[in-house]
Amino acid sequence: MADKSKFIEYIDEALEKSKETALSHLFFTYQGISYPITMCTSETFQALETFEARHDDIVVASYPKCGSNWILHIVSELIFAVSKKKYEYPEFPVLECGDSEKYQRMEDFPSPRILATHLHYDKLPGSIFKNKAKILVIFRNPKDTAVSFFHFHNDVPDIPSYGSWDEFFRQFMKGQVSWGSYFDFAINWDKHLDDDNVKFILYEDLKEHLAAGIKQIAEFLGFFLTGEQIQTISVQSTFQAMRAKSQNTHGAVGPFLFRKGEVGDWKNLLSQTQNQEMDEKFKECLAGTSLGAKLKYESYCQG
Ligand SMILES: Nc1ncnc2c1ncn2[C@@H]1O[C@H](COP(=O)(O)OS(=O)(=O)O)[C@@H](OP(=O)(O)O)[C@H]1O
Repeated sequence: MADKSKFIEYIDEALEKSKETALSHLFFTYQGISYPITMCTSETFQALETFEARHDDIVVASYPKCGSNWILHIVSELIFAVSKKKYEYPEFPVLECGDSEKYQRMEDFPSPRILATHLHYDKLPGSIFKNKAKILVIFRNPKDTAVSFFHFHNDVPDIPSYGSWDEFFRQFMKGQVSWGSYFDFAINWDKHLDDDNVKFILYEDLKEHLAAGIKQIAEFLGFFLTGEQIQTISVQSTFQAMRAKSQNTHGAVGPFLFRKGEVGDWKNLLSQTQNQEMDEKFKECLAGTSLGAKLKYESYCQG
């Protein structure tokens, strides 16, 4: 294989740090939210306050395990289709991860820059809004998100494991996992999904209508592609296609990250009591909200 990409280099370093980290020491809290010490530091969070977004930055915002790597791939393929230049990540794309000098280095990166983030809406750097960067926000139903999150911890050999699914579920429901509570993340975004420069994407819809979803993303970003180009990207963006290349794109963690890519895997893991607890929490946090409707909870999380 050619030189390791910056992307893989960063993942490998984080995995190396994880090896020496027990689950009980994995998290630190910054402004009320838990983050993994293997990926985030308070120095980087402080430096992030000076980050200057550009008007043509493309931001992919999501809670962990909702499909951000999928959208990153689609966006980079769209850029390739319109520019004929392969998009190379000059850094690990998650904005809040890495050393505190990365924002200075990023000043020299060519446009458009693709930035991923799992930060809650109210923790995003203000320059993203001030400079009107385009934001793709992807949501996935909370049950499958929790299941994916658990497997990632417990399947990747170097990442600290939970004692059991039940233990993970308890922590997930309390929001004491990396990047905090799914439900706080969702509540924070609820009022902003129809803002200018924001495009909401539902994982489950994209899974069902991939080509149509890619076309919508292209239109939102102002890229004009032929139907044939959209079709080509769609073939390259299926779960199977991405999993087949995952070791090249993401290194050793690839096959664990691209695990199953299905809707409804929660049915294999959540007990009846856990289902009820999640349904109650959903009602309490999101019933009657715009995001609550957009998530189509009855279709994807019940029955
Ligand atoms: N092309 C495609 N189609 C369908 N599903 C896909 C695709 N690419 C990634 N995925 C699934 O997304 C889950 C990982 O989410 P993220 O990329 O957001 O993970 S991370 O938070 O950045 O670690 C993870 O979900 P699970 O398989 O359920 O664990 C991935 O398999």
